[in-house]
Amino acid sequence: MEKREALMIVNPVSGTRSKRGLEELVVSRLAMSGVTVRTLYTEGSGDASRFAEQAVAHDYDMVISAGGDGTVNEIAGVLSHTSTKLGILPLGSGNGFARSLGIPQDVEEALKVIAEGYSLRCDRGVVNGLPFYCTFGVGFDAAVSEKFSKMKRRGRITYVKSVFREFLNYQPEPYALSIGGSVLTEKAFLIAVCNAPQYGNNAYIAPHAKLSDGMLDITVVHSGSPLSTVLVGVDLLTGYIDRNTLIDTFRVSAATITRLGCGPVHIDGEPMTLGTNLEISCDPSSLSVYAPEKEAEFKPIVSPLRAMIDDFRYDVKAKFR
Ligand SMILES: Nc1ncnc2c1ncn2[C@@H]1O[C@H](COP(=O)(O)OP(=O)(O)OP(=O)(O)O)[C@@H](O)[C@H]1O
Repeated sequence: MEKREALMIVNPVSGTRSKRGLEELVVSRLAMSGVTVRTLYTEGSGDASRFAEQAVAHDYDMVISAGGDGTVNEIAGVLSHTSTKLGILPLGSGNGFARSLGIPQDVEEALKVIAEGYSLRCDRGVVNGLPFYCTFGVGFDAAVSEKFSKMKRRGRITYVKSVFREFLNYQPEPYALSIGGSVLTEKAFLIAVCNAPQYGNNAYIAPHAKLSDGMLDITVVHSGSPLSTVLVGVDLLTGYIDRNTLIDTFRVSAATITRLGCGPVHIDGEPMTLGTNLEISCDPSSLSVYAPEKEAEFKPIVSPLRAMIDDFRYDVKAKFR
């Protein structure tokens, strides 16, 4: 059996599932596959990247992210272009990156993926020098991330509450999107630049995006009436968003978004402020991540429904553990 050394980085506040007994479970399950695990707990923003830097410096074989997309982003940002692989235990609120890789939301099943040892080389997006692995966006989704980050609780229900609250007051803004010499100037509800097909929580903003195709999928949701925008929300959940008439989609290796001034963006769901010009590019095959070997084909309605049923099953199992 090949011996592997892992550092597990736990974000104690991510998501809503209890992390009680996690360290013992991970240590015992992975020991059976020859993996020794050391665990560190984050105390705030930046800790996950610092811990991951230590793991790379000490030649760990893998770093396991036990948290959500924000934690994955910090760790993956350090592991990219190194030989240290990423393992994911999806313990966040949305878990968009893990879901997009087909990693089960159940911790014990996600551990099996790491134990099996198959890894995929994934792309990442880069905006003004900052990496994103799932989605980057301006407009409504950035405003929701900002609101969500200020909520006391995390989790799916809190996220839905943030979406509704923001929707009531949100005013679309103008953007110029430049792709290879063509410019689209629009008042847009949002522009999402997607390495992964979903934001998390089975919300498919670019259902045909692939993590390892060397390209980014851009979804522009144009400014429309409240009803037509709500219908985009419905299509986001059924997997049919690319057929909605309020949408334009582009598959690109690079693009620029220009807006009126600096302002909010989100990177993998984490809110931040960036400048007027947003230079975006794809950094292909930059990260090795443990994933199921067989990639599930996406089917509108069927895949979202299956994922919802799985979520329910795992939530019930987690409650009674
Ligand atoms: N001990 C801590 N106390 C408070 N905040 C923390 C702590 N450790 C990390 N954080 C912050 O928690 C935030 C949320 O992390 P993360 O994205 O992993 O979870 P999530 O938002 O619940 O899940 P998702 O991104 O999948 O929706 C990040 O901004 C991170 O910097």
